[in-house]
Amino acid sequence: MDITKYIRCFLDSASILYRVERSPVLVLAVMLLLGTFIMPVELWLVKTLVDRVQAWAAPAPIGPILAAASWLAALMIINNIGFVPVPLAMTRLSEIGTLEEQRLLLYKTSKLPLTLVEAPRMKDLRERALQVSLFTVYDTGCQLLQVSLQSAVLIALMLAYGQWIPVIAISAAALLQMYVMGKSAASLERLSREQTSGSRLLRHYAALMTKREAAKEIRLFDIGTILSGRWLELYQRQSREKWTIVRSSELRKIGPELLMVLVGGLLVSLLVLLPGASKLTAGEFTLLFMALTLLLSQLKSLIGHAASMQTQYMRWADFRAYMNLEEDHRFEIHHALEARNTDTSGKAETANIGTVIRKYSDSITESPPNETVRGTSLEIRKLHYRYPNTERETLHDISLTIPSGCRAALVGENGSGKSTLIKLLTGMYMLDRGEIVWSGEGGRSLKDGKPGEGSISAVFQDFTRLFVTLRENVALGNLTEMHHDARLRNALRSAGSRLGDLDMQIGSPFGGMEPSGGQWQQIATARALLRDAGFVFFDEPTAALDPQTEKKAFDLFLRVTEGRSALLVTHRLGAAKLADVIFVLKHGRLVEQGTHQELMKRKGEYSRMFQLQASWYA
Ligand SMILES: Nc1ncnc2c1ncn2[C@@H]1O[C@H](COP(=O)(O)OP(=O)(O)OP(=O)(O)O)[C@@H](O)[C@H]1O
Repeated sequence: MDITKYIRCFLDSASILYRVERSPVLVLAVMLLLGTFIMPVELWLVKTLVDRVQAWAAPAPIGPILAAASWLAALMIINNIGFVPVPLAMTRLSEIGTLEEQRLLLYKTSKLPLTLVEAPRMKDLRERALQVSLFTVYDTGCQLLQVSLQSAVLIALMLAYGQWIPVIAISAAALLQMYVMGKSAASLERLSREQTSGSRLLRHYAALMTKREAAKEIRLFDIGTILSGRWLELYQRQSREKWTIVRSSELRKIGPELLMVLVGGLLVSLLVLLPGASKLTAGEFTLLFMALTLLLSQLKSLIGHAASMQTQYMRWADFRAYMNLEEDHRFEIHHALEARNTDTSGKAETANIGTVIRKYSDSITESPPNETVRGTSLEIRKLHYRYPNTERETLHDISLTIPSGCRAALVGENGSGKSTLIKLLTGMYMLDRGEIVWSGEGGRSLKDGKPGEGSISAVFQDFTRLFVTLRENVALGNLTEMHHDARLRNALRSAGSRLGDLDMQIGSPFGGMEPSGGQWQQIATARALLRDAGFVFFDEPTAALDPQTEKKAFDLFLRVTEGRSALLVTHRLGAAKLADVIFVLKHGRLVEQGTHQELMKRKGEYSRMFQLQASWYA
């Protein structure tokens, strides 16, 4: 058994908790150590008391007996009420531990490359990392330390009286039991690791049956029965697997447990026959008897804590593995999330989106004036990309240029690779091969070929629906504008939205106003427009808009992107027609590029798609 790894895991969790809040960590450690040394003092007082009672005969003074009894009583009182701070410290540690481990994991996830976040293997690892409990690791480590010290004191005491036979017998039985229990704990935790993706699937089925997104189709197509059947089947399979492991490990434990009970029972009943026992005083005999019975119960608890430490260590290892994943430093989520917020009483507080937004924006007293937007140009050279879990490349050998101030459109059939290309261009994914070169006005390179901070903005088709106020929803695009109502309203108007009450709560799940699909899209567009970026991506930003609003949105697209470069991904070729240049993707290849007129003349893919769409309106 590699004890150093448990010690490392204990010290790591202690240092994280200590960093968050010192006092409960210290209180628990000090109290547990104090508790360790109360026990031998108690034993010594019992021995003294018994010896004094046995030696007493009238008319000798009773004072020494009363003194020993009083000390013993005082110790019992201390033992019972002196440790009140322990449960308080434990409650606090459990609270801050949960907050801190979740905060660390959330923040870490926000910094990982999107491909890692999306990979099923990483989802499993994150799930397991979420099972770690910093408090349990620390508490189990402290308890383990306490019972180990107490057992060592008891063993030393017994050895001092020459009782090496019971010490060797009990220790051997305990080590055997500890080994078997450790193995059982490890195999149960291994099963839990193996079942992680199944457990995710179980939660997915449960979420499908309870979340509103799927509610309509579940009712209409009556798929609730199928889903609940699958859920039940998977649940039962996992239970059966667990049952098999639990049963075999419980059976494995019977032998060593029986041995421990037999050895313990035999030693307790035969203590009088052990070498030197006949020469003991009554007090010494009581001391030894108590030490032996206490040692038996301490070893039992030591074995339990060691098994629990094994489980905690495995969860900790997953937590560490997740925390050690390589981050994508190109896109730092703003630093407010990193800083642990501290409330007025100095206690740790989780950084929820609302408080982060408020604290960050409150710290900005003066907003910088709106700088004139400068065009950004983009050049893609021989770009290739393949998703990690697929055989074929999704994008092959793409080369194109969008000069400064150019409004381009990207069109293509479903699955041709448009969204993948946008994710690569916005830095969400890393390219396999090729180059993306961003340049500022005058050809100045913006940040080693990566988009500079704030130089790009985007409206995605799967934009985020944030259940915060309208103001916060829009200002997330540029937090320095949080208190500039005119600019926020302007961004909303530019996006075609008529919503104007900036402080209204958005989202019916939290009692707020529920925007329609199109209204959500307008809010997301306003968010993107608020950032004065030189390059704006529009990934199907009008899919949820009615024809009239859509037409307005495209007019707006033209107006708000004036002077900027933009790339519009769309299936509406009537809108693509307005772009300065159109790029056509097919099966991950760039098959055509040019203006609408040029492409129509070519009578290729674009012209075929355009005529097909136009025929609907003919
Ligand atoms: N996370 C992923 N893992 C593996 N393959 C993916 C992933 N996301 C997309 N793909 C695949 O990549 C290809 C291109 O998908 P993409 O979403 O880029 O197409 P698109 O042109 O945006 O389609 P649409 O017009 O339907 O939105 C598709 O074959 C799709 O199945």
